[in-house]
Amino acid sequence: VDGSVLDREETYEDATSTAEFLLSRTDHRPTIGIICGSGLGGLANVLTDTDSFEFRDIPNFATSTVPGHASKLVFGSLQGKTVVVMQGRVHMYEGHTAKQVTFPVRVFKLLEVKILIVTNASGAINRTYKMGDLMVICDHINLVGLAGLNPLVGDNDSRFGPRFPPMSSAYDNDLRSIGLKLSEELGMKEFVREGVYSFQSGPMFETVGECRLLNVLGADVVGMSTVPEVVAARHCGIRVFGVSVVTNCCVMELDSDDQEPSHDEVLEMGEKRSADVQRLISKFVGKIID
Ligand SMILES: O=P(O)(O)O[C@H]1O[C@H](CO)[C@@H](O)[C@H]1O
Ligand code: HPA
Repeated sequence: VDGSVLDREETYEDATSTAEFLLSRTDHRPTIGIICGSGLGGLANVLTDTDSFEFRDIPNFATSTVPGHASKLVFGSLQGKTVVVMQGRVHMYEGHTAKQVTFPVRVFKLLEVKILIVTNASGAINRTYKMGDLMVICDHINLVGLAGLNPLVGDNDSRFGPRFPPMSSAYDNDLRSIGLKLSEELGMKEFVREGVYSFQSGPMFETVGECRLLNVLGADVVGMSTVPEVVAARHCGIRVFGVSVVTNCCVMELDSDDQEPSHDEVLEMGEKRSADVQRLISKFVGKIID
């Protein structure tokens, strides 16, 4: 990572110039943005009529160093809608600031994106959840953000949004209802849940004590992404729909024989469920009024 990129704050003007760069190189005018989580980038491959950009070739964009995150921005058509897909994301544990991680969302705003679909891989805290479940996200617990590391800290640029944005309905109720209904129509009822995503910075997976704490706090799953993106999206008035793939079950007992989590396992399960996520998101995109 280029240190000079880390040291500066991304401004409204930076986002404007990045949006102008993209708009001058594609004829697509997306109203829906999609961010693909670990092992879930295959969604970008089902778009048609695509224009694709490497993150490293986009001004002010950071590049992901994490396996399973291709670092491409793909414009194209999906179910008759114009979309822009981040095939892979950047994370704070890679050394990026919260503002850097959420910069693409602000660029989406300037592209006039109205709805953001976030996907991710997560570990189950809820003991009734199973590996391979999909969870429609209804709320989040932003431990990192509550501790002061979030993209809205610093000067507020009111062209993006208000100083004190509400987060009590961060995950749009109507979009969740549509997503859950479609998952039933697709025969996914058995393994689709609705629950709370908790965000920790990573890159280490959680201790047993931390998993138990998250359980007491009301978390259903835990991951290392998504929440800063959602905070930035809600700040600038973009509606959010989120789906998490439960790639592993968190270890809740000390000295147990339960398998320890690993990124290989996360990628393997992400890729296994990738087709289902693609089916759900594609149908969802076709259905929603953007
Ligand atoms: O949240 P996404 O990017 O899907 O990835 C999840 O998987 C990685 C850990 O295996 C972490 O980056 C975690 O956040
Ligand atoms: N913890 C945190 N992040 C994750 C996990 C996990 O168990 N699985 C996938 N991403």
